Amino acid sequence: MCHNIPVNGAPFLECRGLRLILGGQPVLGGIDLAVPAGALVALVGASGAGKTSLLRLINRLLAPDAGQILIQGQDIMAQDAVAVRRGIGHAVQGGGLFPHWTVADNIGAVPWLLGWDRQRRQARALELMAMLELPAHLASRFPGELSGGQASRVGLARALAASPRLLLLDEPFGALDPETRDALADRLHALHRAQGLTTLIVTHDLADALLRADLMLVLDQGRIIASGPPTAIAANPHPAVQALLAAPLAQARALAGLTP
Ligand SMILES: Nc1ncnc2c1ncn2[C@@H]1O[C@H](COP(=O)(O)OP(=O)(O)OP(=O)(O)O)[C@@H](O)[C@H]1O
Repeated sequence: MCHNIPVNGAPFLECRGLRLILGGQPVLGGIDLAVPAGALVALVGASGAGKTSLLRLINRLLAPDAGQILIQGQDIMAQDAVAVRRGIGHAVQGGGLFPHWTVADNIGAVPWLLGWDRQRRQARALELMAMLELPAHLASRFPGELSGGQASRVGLARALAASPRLLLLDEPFGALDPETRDALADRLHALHRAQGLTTLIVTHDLADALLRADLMLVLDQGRIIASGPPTAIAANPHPAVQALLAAPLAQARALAGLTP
C-alpha cells in the first residue's frame, strides 16, 4: 500500500519499495511514501521502528538494499552522494556540532564546503543567528560554552545555512526542557513556512506532532502503518498507533481537568 499524502502536482520527496537490512536484520521492509512540497511531516514510532534509518537513507548516509528515493523526481542514488547531502539540511539531537569549531564556523560548515568566502559565511551565520534568536556575541563561542537550547538553535541554523529545500531533523529538540522545546518548535514552524521548506522531523513528542505537523507518518517495525493529517492519525484504530497516542492523550485530559 502506498502511503500517499494528498499532493498537488508531483511529490517533492518519494520513496518506492525502500528496503534496508542492517546486521543481517530487516530494518525497513518496503517503504512507499510521497511527500508534497512545503509539507511539515512528523515521523513517529516506537524506539527501533526505523525512523533514523529512513532519514539516513534519504540523506544518503546509508544505501538501500532495494527501492528508490526520488527528490523532485530525480533518483538520488544516481547522483553524487555529497552533492545530494549538500542540498539537504540535517540536524540531530543536541545540535551534533563540531566541538572545536566556533558557532559561526559550525553554521558556515556547508557554505565552506560550497566554497563561500569567509565574509559571506560570517554574514550568513549572523543572519541565521538573528532568525533563531541567538545573540550575535555567541558567534565566537565554542559548542561546549552553549546551553542545550542554544546548541539546538545553532544545529538548526547550520542545517539551514545553504538554503536547502529539504530539511531532515532527527529529534532536534529531544533533550530540551519543555518550555525551550516548545519555543523552538514554534520557531521551526515559522521558518519552515517562511522559507518554503519541505521538512521531515523525527520526534517522540506526539503532542507536538499532532499539533504542528501537516502530516504524520507512523513507523512500526520498519513499516509505515499509518499516514495522513494529524486528525486522521488520531482517529486511526491500529493498536500500535493507539498505543503511541495513549500517554499524550491521557496527559492532555489530566491537564485539562486541572485548569478552570
Ligand atoms: N548500524 C547498524 N547495524 C545493525 N543494526 C542497526 C544499525 N543501526 C540501526 N540498527 C537497527 O535498526 C533498527 C532501527 O533503528 P533506528 O535507529 O532507525 O530506529 P529509530 O526508530 O530511529 O529508533 P529511536 O527512536 O530509538 O531513535 C533498530 O533495531 C536498530 O538496532
